[in-house]
Amino acid sequence: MRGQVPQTVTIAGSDSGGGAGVQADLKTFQAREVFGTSIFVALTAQNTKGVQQSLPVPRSFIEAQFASLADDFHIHAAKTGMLYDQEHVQTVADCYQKHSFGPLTVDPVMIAKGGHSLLKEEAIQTIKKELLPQTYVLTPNLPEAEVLTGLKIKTKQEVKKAATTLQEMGAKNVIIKGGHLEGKEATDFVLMEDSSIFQLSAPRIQSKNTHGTGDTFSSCITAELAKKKPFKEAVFTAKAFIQGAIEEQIIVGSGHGPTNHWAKLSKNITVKEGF
Ligand SMILES: Nc1ncnc2c1ncn2[C@@H]1O[C@H](COP(=O)(O)OP(=O)(O)OP(=O)(O)O)[C@@H](O)[C@H]1O
Ligand SMILES: Cc1ncc(CO)c(N)n1
Repeated sequence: MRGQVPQTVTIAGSDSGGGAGVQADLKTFQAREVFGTSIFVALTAQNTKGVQQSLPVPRSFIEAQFASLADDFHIHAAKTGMLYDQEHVQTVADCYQKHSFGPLTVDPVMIAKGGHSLLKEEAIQTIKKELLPQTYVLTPNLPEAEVLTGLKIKTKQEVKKAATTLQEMGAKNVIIKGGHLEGKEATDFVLMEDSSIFQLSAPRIQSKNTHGTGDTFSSCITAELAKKKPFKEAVFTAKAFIQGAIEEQIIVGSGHGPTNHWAKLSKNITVKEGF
């Protein structure tokens, strides 16, 4: 018998295509051997070609899902993904304050890779005001970090400035993901609670199957935090997990396919202190 296992929750949107959103998060939780639960905030009709439609879940039903989980589970860590609009962000922020679900990873999902909006613009203020002060780890990609800070980010100095600004806005730890940068390596920039900084890099893989990379990375951090792994180790494991999931490609669908959640942790990760 295995007995008690670490429990997690993803508070996000459904991807009917199974490669991103709640589905990617649950597959990651399973692969990392934590028990995954979910709170649906929105639904998308989506496949590897793009998002065809999206629909919000009624806010009272989000509250009901929070209440059901709080009544029965011991959730050790949580993450957010697609939050749809201002009112849904507010509902999630209020519910999170009310229930104790452990350290919160916020992936401030805004636009799907195909260009479809997953968050209404007016919701950004509410994320800043209501969610960032409750955030243990914030994982924006570069364009999301620019929107949240209002800063242009091109140089490493600017990445550092943006990360510090996001920390001042309330997020304890900040990871600015460099998947959208050019170059031979995919590098992520990490600013920790104690102000120390480091970079994690891996060889950039030429692949069109990168649907859900952000969700998979942030849900892996959440899984490791649920196991009480130290923050730095959790981020390292997440980088090795997403790199493996891109390296060991699977073919699903005809567009931007999903990553491989069965893959082994990649060994091709390098850490560098400072930016
Ligand atoms: N082609 C690639 N090769 C290697 N690593 C990659 C590649 N693309 C992204 N990554 C890594 O995947 C992780 C997620 O980063 P990315 O910038 O893609 O997030 P995102 O834009 O939020 O993803 P999503 O489109 O799923 O929202 C990061 O660790 C990033 O460095
Ligand atoms: C539901 C959902 N959440 C997040 C993303 C971003 O990867 C997506 N494409 N769909």
